[in-house]
Amino acid sequence: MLRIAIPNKGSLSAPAIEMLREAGYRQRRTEKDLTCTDEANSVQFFYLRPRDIATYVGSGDLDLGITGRDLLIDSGAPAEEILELGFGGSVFRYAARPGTVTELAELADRRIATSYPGVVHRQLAEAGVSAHVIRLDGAVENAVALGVADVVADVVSTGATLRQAGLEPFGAPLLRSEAVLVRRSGMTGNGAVAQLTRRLSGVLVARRYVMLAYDVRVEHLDRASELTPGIEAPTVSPLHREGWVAVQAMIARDDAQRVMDELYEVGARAILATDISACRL
Ligand SMILES: Nc1ncnc2c1ncn2[C@@H]1O[C@H](COP(=O)(O)OP(=O)(O)OP(=O)(O)O)[C@@H](O)[C@H]1O
Ligand SMILES: O=P(O)(O)OC[C@H]1O[C@H](OP(=O)(O)OP(=O)(O)O)[C@H](O)[C@@H]1O
Ligand SMILES: [Mg+2]
Repeated sequence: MLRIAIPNKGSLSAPAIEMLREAGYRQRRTEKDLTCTDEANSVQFFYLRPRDIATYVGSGDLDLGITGRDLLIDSGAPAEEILELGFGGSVFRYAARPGTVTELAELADRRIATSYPGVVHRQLAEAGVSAHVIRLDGAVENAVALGVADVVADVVSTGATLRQAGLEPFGAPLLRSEAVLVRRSGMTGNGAVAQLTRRLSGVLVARRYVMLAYDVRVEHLDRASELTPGIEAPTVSPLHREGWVAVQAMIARDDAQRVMDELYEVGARAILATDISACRL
């Protein structure tokens, strides 16, 4: 039975559970449940602190995990990403009071407060800078006002927390993170892992694409197909009307309205976009 670590709390927990449900897996009934066994799919889920997930997977005690790229890097555990999951996006940045520290070169000998010391040590080592890293559990933005640090290094999503603390980000982001599926480094995939990965990829495709269908006159088919090339090629079927064909192709959801407008201009009619509920490409 495949054993998989899922975030039990925090930003990644609800979207991870929702994605697994969409992929057809049974999930815990209450937020207090520590494990959930899906007998039909031969998978057991363990609900763990997101920060600990790479450790369990890196040690080989669990086969797979869902965590943030930043948490994976911070852990230093021997685990690797196998799939980006498209939620839990954030950037990781340095910030300080305006006019105090404004570029990475000025970090030398500064006190940096962070909940991600592994990420910060790695960046400092790459830059060849020596600074004092102070590990805090959370609310690190307060550390500057309280005199504990000169700089913070933290997850930034909307930037509202930094603004509220009177801090400004500086320098390039240390990394861009999102939720990822991880396995132990170098572990060769087996059938069960491949099946779960295919199911999750299927959810991503179903979320990112819609199925477009339309009718078009044969002489306009080439121009219409350029707008809807599909994954391999569009499916073209004869219509029971001389000179017309029916076309089907997947297109990016974000682009659907523009493509439908342009298809109409090209002469396509009965243009329908439908949600994809599941798929295997
Ligand atoms: N606004 C956000 N705040 C914190 N983490 C976020 C945010 N958006 C995405 N994330 C990602 O979520 C993961 C951190 O999750 P974690 O559960 O440890 O912290 P959290 O969501 O802040 O929860 P808590 O602080 O309540 O424990 C990281 O991968 C981080 O990049
Ligand atoms: O850019 P924003 O949209 O403001 O989001 C980023 C903030 O959210 C998180 O804090 P959280 O509320 O999880 O508190 P914590 O620091 O105690 O983890 C994170 O640590 C930042 O402080
Ligand atoms: Mg937090």
